[in-house]
Amino acid sequence: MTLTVTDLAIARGGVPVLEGLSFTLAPGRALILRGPNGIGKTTLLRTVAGLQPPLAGRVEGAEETIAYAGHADGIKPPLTVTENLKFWAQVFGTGDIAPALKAFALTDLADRQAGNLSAGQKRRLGLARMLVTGRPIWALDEPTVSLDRDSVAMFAAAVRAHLGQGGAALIATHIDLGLEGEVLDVGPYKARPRPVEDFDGGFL
Ligand SMILES: Nc1ncnc2c1ncn2[C@@H]1O[C@H](COP(=O)(O)OP(=O)(O)OP(=O)(O)O)[C@@H](O)[C@H]1O
Repeated sequence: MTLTVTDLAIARGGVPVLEGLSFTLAPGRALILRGPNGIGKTTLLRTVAGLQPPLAGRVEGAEETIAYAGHADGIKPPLTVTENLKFWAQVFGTGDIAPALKAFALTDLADRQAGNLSAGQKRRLGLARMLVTGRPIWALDEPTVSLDRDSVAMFAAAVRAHLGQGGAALIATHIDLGLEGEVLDVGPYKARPRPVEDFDGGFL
């Protein structure tokens, strides 16, 4: 399933941030989102993932196909690592969590309470969640925050394997993950400021 974004305009907190964005993301491909802090990468990912509506334009091919990992890890602190992954496997109707544990070196931590993991371990668990969703398109927002160099390589390998199986990934990141993928700089799509409404003029 190809994700197709056409002439998209998006806003955060009622303020337009990006406009006129179009791109496609085909199976087996990665698209890296770049742009300065605050430009709207998170807002774009949230919109594509269906967490907020666009101001204008269309997102096609995203329904039931996207798994989103935002800044929060989405883990349940009182549950163990295994219980967290089983929870998500149940939510998404998938089964085996062993590949996710292995891909993110969580096997030795399987019985640990998630709330007691280190920041990087929590992040690995949050990313392992992507694997158990069984969804073909991963939308990832700054996925490498808190990860050490080995864990970044582990994550990149998981993405590569996902792409190799016909999956796709849309990734907002400031670092070079060493992935072969296209880069989309969203800077040029910054929304133009709207003219201030002529409030006083309405009374004249
Ligand atoms: N909850 C919110 N309410 C109102 N405005 C917000 C909210 N969250 C973010 N914004 C604003 O929306 C704009 C776009 O933010 P967004 O998080 O999408 O940027 P970003 O490109 O992902 O930034 P970064 O690289 O720092 O993660 C910014 O100006 C930001 O201050």
